[in-house]
Amino acid sequence: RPKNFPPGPPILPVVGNLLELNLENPLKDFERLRTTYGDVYSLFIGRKAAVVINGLETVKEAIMTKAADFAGRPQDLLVNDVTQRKGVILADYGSSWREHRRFALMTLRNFGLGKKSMENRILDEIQYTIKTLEKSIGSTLCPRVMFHNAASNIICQVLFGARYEYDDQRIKVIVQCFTENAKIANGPWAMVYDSIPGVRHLPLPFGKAFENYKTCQDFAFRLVNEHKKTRVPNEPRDFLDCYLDELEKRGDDGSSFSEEQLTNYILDLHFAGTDTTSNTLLTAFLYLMNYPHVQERCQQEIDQELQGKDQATYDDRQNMPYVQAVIHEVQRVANTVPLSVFHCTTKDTELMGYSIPKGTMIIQNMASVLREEGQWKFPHEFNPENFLNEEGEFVKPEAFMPFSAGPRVCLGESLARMELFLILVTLLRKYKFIWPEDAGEPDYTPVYGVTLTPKAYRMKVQPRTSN
Ligand code: HEM
Repeated sequence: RPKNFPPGPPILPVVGNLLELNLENPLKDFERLRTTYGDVYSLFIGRKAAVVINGLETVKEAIMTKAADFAGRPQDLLVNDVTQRKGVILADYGSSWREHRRFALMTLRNFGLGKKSMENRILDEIQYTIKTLEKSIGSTLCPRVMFHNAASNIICQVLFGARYEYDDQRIKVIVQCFTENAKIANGPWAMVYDSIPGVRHLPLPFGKAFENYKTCQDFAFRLVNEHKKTRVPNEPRDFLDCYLDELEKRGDDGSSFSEEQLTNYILDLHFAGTDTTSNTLLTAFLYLMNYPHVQERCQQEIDQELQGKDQATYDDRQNMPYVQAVIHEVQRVANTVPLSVFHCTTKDTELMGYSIPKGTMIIQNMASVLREEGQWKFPHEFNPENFLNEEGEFVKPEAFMPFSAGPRVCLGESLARMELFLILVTLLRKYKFIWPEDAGEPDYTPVYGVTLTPKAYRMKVQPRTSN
């Protein structure tokens, strides 16, 4: 370890500290190592140094106070090779990332204010979810595909103005490829790929990630070509048209905008906007069915607030403190992106008194903040009281950061929050969700990956009589 580098377990040749970690799911190991070495410790993934950061104070110092020092992304991992170093999520801190991020934020905002608001797009999609639920009344349903498709359709509409039926083969394949890649990307074979460059050309299971990505790229490529044929310049129908307009405007000014970037960019946004939102929804229903009193209290508040209204609007959240508390509590326990996206130091810097050289990979242990003792009234249980004060008003503790924070904070946070609110409120208003009698004890332990996914479960849906 370099001088004054954060402490960590003894380093072995070739494998570094890989043997310290259960590569199928290292989250418990990260917690164990924190108890031994403190809030800032180091691990060697093969020969590559990584610093794991834990707890609100440390995370704030890194990604907020010293934001620019910690806002890079590693460039030599499996995921970088798979995505060919294009797009925004994995782009290093620099002009291409900055330009693309700014463009996405602006475009998403404009579409939110455009002819058909983001809110209406979401509400329209919910009607299809309702259709699916209606079909399963009287029996049980596994909601995974339904929520994945709903989240996927919302972002597809924004990106390229299309939605797909829930059994459409094309989108099924894309969602499947991404779901699989989200598991491969920080699974054991990715660790092998990242730590032992010599194996990268061998036909090993990480090859599947490249195949999956290629399938998605072909799909995105076709969409770009279709748009190029049918677009009217300066009359954008969606995100893709906006990008093509921008590309034309920039011409050959040497900017980072290109068609190749565009293909990977829409895949980035589709992936980031699908697996995250849908897994959060799956977690929500898992808990709501098993905490029926929480579900009922949400329904009471919804009934009262929406009396006489056809449908919910995002503004209604201001008068629904309990529902807000439940959604936030779901996000806290769901810990949907458990290691955030890996950061990287952009220069030699310091953290909590330790020296961290430029180019060090930074792993944010999100659970160490979302469940940190001292930050929450009930850190280790599902309890909406974590977000309510004595007066029953909604409050958001500083340690609530499932979207991370600082310059790399989730770019889709507003969209995700709107989706979670409108979907949950609309469905809870209409139906009672019941854990089937024969389903046994619920298993709350999620399946590990870039995103955490609740284990598959079934739900029983009953129309509510009061509505
Ligand atoms: C519940 C839903 C979501 C959660 C929990 C979530 C969480 C996160 C987290 C933890 C990061 C990493 C931030 C960092 O590196 O510090 C991130 C990045 C990102 N998210 Fe989300 N996200 C969600 C939904 C979405 C949606 C709907 C979109 C679609 C527009 C989106 C787009 C992105 C993008 C593009 C980035 C990369 C930002 C950058 O590197 O500058 N996310 N998200």
